[in-house]
Amino acid sequence: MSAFTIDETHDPALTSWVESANGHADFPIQNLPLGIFAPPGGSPRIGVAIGDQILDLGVVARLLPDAAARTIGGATLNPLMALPQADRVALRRALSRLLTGEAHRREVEDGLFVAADCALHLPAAIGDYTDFYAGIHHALNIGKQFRPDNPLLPNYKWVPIGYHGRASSIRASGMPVVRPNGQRKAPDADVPSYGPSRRLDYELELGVWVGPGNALGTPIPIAQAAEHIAGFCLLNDWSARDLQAWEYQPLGPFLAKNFQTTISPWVITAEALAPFRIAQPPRPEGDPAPLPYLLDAADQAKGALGLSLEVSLLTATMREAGAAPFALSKGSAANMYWTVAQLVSHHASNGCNLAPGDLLGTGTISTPDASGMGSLMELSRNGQQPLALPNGETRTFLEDGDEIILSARAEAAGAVSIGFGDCRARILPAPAV
Ligand SMILES: O=C(O)/C=C/C(=O)CC(=O)CC(=O)O
Ligand SMILES: [Ca+2]
Ligand SMILES: [Mg+2]
Repeated sequence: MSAFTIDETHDPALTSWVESANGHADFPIQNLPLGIFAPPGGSPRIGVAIGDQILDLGVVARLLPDAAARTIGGATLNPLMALPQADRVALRRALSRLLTGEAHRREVEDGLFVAADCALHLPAAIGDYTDFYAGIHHALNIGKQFRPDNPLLPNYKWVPIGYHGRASSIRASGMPVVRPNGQRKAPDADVPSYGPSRRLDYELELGVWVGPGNALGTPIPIAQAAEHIAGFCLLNDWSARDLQAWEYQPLGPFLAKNFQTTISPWVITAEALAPFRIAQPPRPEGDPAPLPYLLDAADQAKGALGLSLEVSLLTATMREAGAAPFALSKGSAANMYWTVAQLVSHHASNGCNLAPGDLLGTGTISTPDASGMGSLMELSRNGQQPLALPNGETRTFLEDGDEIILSARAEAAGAVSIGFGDCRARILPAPAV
């Protein structure tokens, strides 16, 4: 089957008997994101967000298609992500019917919990995490600062660049981030010292949840890559720029980025995003065409994501004053040089096996101008131009008590807009050294 089909579950006229879903900014009936939640006093389990409620799938297992029902007994989405796409689509259709039709309403109501009372957990046991570099404007903006003579390395337009990240330190939205200690060497210092990062930054990225995946030694052809994408989340790749600048050559990011990564806990399924797919923006004149193993007409035609992305900052002073978070940037997921299918297919192109519940980061998504730059290193020009905040504070990099909030919204003519939910975390002071 084709990877992204618009069907009756996307009908803008659909409403749910869960009243809060109708007109809900993030979780109307057209979204149906999956996640792991714990109700008050209960253990973690699989749920679907609907308006301001969460439906416990275990309670309605009897009413779900067999293949999906067999995967929902545990406390991770890995078995569900492993299902063939057709089974994931069948689950979506069943959930849509249960939450719109009256037939089983009493039984379904028994499985509803008030989301605000529940804890949200990581949606999967993440076996591996890889972070790409597909935001070309970020690569240029940041490359100019790390390598003024050579901002965009010659491989960039041929090969989707990435590095293997660390799965163990990925946390769900809300978990605070402790400022890392590490080796920093100021440009004018003779030797490095160990202490709190002075250039703590965030990175605005999308996370991609791997579906069925591939056996070791067996690549994923580009035309099949979409079937291996279970869904999406927001991802903040916290980055200690001073540690990074000192450690990153020759093997790439290490301790500057693996102290913690924050993701939004709801899996926005690939199916939910079907109405929001747009053509991959054409490459600038003179850029090489992707090599054949990365080129698929259908992927070029529907490979980009029509998502608007926003980063906001809430400082401790703003929080104490009851002020609203300040929008640092507004960008778009269409600013990716490579499609997500290309990232998946490239990752497996040497036979490397991807497994259900693995997580890929797209890389930081930025704009050429300051309106949508996805990191403070870009916005503050490497700390040279402090940002003025509306309450009179300034920032170059993050201070203790600062909270970063990422958000994403899918919008398209004729479709009900859906959101990704929260991806936020606050910075705590570094441990004493
Ligand atoms: O250009 C570099 O040397 C490093 C850039 C990064 O910060 C790596 C990274 O995490 C990739 C990304 O988010 O786009
Ligand atoms: Ca990154
Ligand atoms: Mg990270």
